[in-house]
This record gives sequence, C-alpha cells and structure tokens, in this order.
Amino acid sequence: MAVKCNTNYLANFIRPEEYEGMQHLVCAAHQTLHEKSGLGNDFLGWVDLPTNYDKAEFERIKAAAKKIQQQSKVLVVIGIGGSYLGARAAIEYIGSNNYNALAKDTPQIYFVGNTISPSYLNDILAICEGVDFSVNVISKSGTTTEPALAFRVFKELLEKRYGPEGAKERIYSTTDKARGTLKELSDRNGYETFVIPDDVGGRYSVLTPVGLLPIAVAGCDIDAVMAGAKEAQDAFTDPNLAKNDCYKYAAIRNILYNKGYSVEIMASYEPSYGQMNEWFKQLYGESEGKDHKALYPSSVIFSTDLHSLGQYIQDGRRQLFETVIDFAEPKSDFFIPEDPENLDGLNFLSGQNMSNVNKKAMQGTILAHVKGGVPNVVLQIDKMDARSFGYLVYFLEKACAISGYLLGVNPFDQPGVESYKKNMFALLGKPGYEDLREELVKEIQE
Ligand SMILES: O=P(O)(O)OC[C@H]1O[C@H](O)[C@H](O)[C@@H](O)[C@@H]1O
Repeated sequence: MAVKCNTNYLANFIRPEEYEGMQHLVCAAHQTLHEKSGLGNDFLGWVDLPTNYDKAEFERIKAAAKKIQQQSKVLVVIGIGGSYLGARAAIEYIGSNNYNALAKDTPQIYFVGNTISPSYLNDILAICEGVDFSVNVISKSGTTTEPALAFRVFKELLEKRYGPEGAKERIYSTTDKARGTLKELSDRNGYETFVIPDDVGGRYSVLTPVGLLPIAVAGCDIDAVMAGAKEAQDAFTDPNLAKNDCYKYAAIRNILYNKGYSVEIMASYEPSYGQMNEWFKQLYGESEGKDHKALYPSSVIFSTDLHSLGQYIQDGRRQLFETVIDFAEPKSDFFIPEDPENLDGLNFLSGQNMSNVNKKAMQGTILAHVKGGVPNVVLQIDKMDARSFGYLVYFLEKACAISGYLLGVNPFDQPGVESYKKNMFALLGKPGYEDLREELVKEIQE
C-alpha cells in the first residue's frame, strides 16, 4: 500500500466507537458511489479511469510528448483549475518544485491562462522570446475566459513566428470530444487534439490527457502514474472502515467537521508537495463547499510555515485539524557535515541525514499541535515518485467523493463558481448582460 492513514494521534479527539458509528453511513456512501445512484452520478468516469482509459490515446500522448521534447525548449500549458493544477502538482511532486531551474533534457514548462494578470502574461511572453516553444491548451468546457484569452495571445505569437502551418505543428489541444469553442477552433485549424471524457469533471481529470500530456513532456513516467492509481483503485473497494484507509480518512473528516472543526490544513514537509496542496484545495473546496457547509481546505509547507502560521496553529482559535503528509523515504538526502569550530552549536546534528532532522521536526510538531488541541491525522506515503502520485491522487479523489456524500452534497458540481463570472462579464459589457451591469455599477464602491 502506498498510502496509509495513521490515526494514532487522534486518540484524544475521536473514540473508537465513533468510527463504528460512522460505518453504516460510509457503507451507504460507498454503495451510492459504486451503484452510481447519487448526486452527480454522470461524473463518475474517474472511478474506473485507472483501468478503463483510451489506450490508443495514451500512446498518442507519449508520442506527442516526445515530439514536443524534440521541437521545443519551452512548453506553455494553458489552463485553469482542474485543467492546470494536477499537471503542475505532478511535475513538482514527481520532479521538483525547481523543475524549470534544474538541468534536464526536457522542456521548461510554464503555466498560463490561470490568472488574468497582464504582468504574469508578459513575463512568460518574454521567456518565449527567441526560444522554440509549443503550446498545450486545455479546457474541458472550451469556453473558460482565462485560458481562452491566453490562447489568443500564444496562438498569434506561434503563427507569427512559425506561420499557420508551423503553428499547427506546435499546438496541442485537450478538450471535450465534441463541444466548445476550443474544439471548434482545433478542428478548423487541424491541431492535434486529446479528449477529456464527458463523465470526468475538471478537478478529477489529472489522470486523463489533461494531466498526462504535460506530465509526460516533463519526462515523468505516466505508465507508473497510472499503475499507482490502479493499485489504489484495487485497494479501496471494501467499505469496512477497519480495512479501508481511504474511507477512514473521509470518515475522520466528517467526524471532526461534526464536532465543530471547520478548517483542514494539509501539511507537508516537502516544498515539492506545494502544488499538490493547491490541487487538493480545488478538489475538496469545489467538491464540498456548497449549501453553506463543509471544511475549508487549506495548506502549509513545514517547517517553512512553522515560522509564520505555526503560531496560529499552535495557539490560535481551536477550529483546525491537520492532515500531515509523511513520506517514509526522502527523494534524495543530505549528509550533515562536522564543523570543527562548532560556533553554531550544531555539531550534535553532524553525521546525520537531513531527512532525519526533517522527520524529527515533523514528529515534534505533531506532538506539540496535538497537545495544543489540534487533531492530527497522518497520511503515510512510502516514496515521492510517479507511482505514489497516481496512488495518492486516486486515494484523495475517492476519499473526497465519499466525504462529499457523507456531508450530503453533490461532490461533482460547482454552481458557485459562476457568480463571479457573471459579474465580471456584466462589468466588462459582454452582450446579454446589460441589466446585471446596470445593477452592479451602482454597487461598486471605489
Ligand atoms: O477546463 P475548463 O472548462 O476550462 O474549466 C476550468 C475550471 O474552471 C471552472 O470555472 C471550474 O470551477 C473548475 O472546476 C474548472 O476546472
């Protein structure tokens, strides 16, 4: 098993009977999910994705990745939300958060279309100046404003630099099989396209071409990613909480939520986990945050944030619990040398691996936070590699679905996201939004 849920530090917060009390609800959620009888049941394609995916397209992804690696020094990935976070998380988790800066024989990868900041866009345009680049534009709906705006810019740049035919060889589009402006544009211009299955929602799509193409371009082993996900798919089919750590994690979230905890902090001691935190926040925030309910998903990287948010977690308002990510093996290690002068007084650490110091920091922090009244659940992961990435993705996706059903919400829609879009369009004068515009301009306070 690549991911285990260690509940030992929860002893003072959850009694054994409480897990038993959740068992029938978990069974019901499991049944609802597997019988596809619950809310959002037309978005359950992710459940058997690790076994049931388009193998021919998978090979096409590998071929496209190779072509991009040969033709370009930079890959610009255009997408937002579920069409961006998973790939970025994977590249940093499997590779490094310093992926772009490190020496390698794969392209630099920059993510755009995930903000409307003009200065961010200008920076990436400057990076592409005089450098061969390709574009992977990703949008399930094919109509999202942020990526569409960015694609306009990079398409024009590619066409100017390489001509329309040359640009066509450098644009890869990942979108719906039939619908949306991006699909139309791709067909008209003859771009190579990859399909986001109808029954896989954006935030559950990292194991589709959405994530897999950029991940493969970064040189990560996508076969291992899928194999890890398949292991998790097979591992968490028994609804018995004593045998299912994925469901146990979902149950713990629900128990703590019902006791009044309102914030979950995902805490990792690896900076390369930082984007995984972001992926987690979209997955849980969009899946559960509705009907005025749910835990607020947040994150920290320790020990970094022990020097900022650490004070609040230790002593602030008691509404938090932590989900600690613990890797048994570090990706690489560092041996702490002896200093003959020992002016810094750190020779007691000489001759140790730095991973050991990191581990002790984790153990010390867990004990301090638990004593301070913060429940800690620990997700123990063997290694930070492609296989465990796939495994963890599936683990967290399935736990999210179960947790959402336990909460009584539809874990697969996101109606609230539309509100800002409508207001933004109205304020920008998009045709069809005239009445709303009139209403809103009166409300703006500047
Ligand atoms: O892939 P797209 O259709 O462009 O959507 C990108 C993202 O934006 C939307 O507003 C949703 O809130 C997200 O769930 C989605 O992942």
